[in-house]
Amino acid sequence: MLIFEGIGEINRLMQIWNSPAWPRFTHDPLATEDLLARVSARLGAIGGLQAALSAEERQEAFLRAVTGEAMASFAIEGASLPADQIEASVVASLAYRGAERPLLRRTDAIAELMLEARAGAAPLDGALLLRWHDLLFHGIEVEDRGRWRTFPMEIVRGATGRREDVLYVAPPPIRVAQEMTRFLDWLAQDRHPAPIRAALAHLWFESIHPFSDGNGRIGRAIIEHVFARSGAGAGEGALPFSLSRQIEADKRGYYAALQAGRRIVGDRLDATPFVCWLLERILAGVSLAEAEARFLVRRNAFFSRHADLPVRADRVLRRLFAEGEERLAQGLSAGPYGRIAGVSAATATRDLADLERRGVLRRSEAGGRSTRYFLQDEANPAPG
Ligand SMILES: Nc1ncnc2c1ncn2[C@@H]1O[C@H](COP(=O)(O)OP(=O)(O)OP(=O)(O)O)[C@@H](O)[C@H]1O
Repeated sequence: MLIFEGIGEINRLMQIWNSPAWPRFTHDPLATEDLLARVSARLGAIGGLQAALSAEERQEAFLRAVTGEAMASFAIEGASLPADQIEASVVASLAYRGAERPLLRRTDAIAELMLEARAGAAPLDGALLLRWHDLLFHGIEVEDRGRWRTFPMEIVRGATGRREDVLYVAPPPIRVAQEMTRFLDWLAQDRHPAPIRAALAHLWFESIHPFSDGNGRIGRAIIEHVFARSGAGAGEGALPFSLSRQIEADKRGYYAALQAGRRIVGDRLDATPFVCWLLERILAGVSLAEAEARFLVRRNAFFSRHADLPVRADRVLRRLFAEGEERLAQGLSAGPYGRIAGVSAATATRDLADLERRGVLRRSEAGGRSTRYFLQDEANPAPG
């Protein structure tokens, strides 16, 4: 008897769509309000920071976010995309926005999907999701490509597929279309703040698991789409960073939160653990995006203050900024300066001393051949 009760309980948890609570995904506003307020404030503030960037820099940040998103979303699934190809595809896709063009490579199709999700031009509907699935598997053999799955689906832990490793049983194929209609109807009329809506939508979508494959990647594109449509105009609310990169950084937490976010409490499903987990990841992403935007603002301030730098020094310092904040913090000695500029060590040493005289660089305490110079600006002012 006990054994039967145990199995019944397990089935109840794994087949929540058979419970009267399905699909009432809810969250506890009291438990999430503080996190939500922080997310909303930080997302608002980063808009201000980005306004200080040039159009070119905003485009650069956008490209980095889209390319990073594509790569990280695939990395979560243990697959990898060639960075240079995906970036080239995103650039080409941006250039041809709105125009009909043949998708030659798989990365072109993936770039198209990512940009559509971030543009948020049209509301999410079944046709759009089926198209995304088709794009995701462009040129790849996969069952039920571009349509809802026609076979049962279980989510298992690891690859063994042993009975005790089944974590979740998705609704049977015959129910998928109607479940998706109900989900999309809810999404169209839901009025929660975007971060909550995105979390509930992702969890709900993953719980239907409507595709043969690619449910994780398309579910993450749905998050992007929810944010993209949350601003004043289409695309304006798009996340200024790659959320998948943040999810990838805590993959175990992601799977655990998906699993924990489906507890049946009375007549509803308590998604609070998943909502909190996703809000935390968004906060981590915003921090990274803020640091990036601040760094670009710092670069602009530096080069406009030193608009009269000698051409060679200007080239070397721009290259140093391009390599990022960490590299910049390591400073510069005559060796690397000479290599970047293509000049002798003696010339490099002279150039560096000249930059110190101009107040552009500051010399470290150590002397001799290893003398290092550091940028002198607001972020790294002279001591005293
Ligand atoms: N316990 C769970 N309950 C619901 N969804 C889950 C659970 N664990 C993982 N998932 C979701 O299922 C996705 C995997 O489904 P699917 O294989 O169809 O997607 P995918 O994009 O091809 O990713 P991958 O192939 O490895 O996971 C995960 O990325 C995650 O979003």
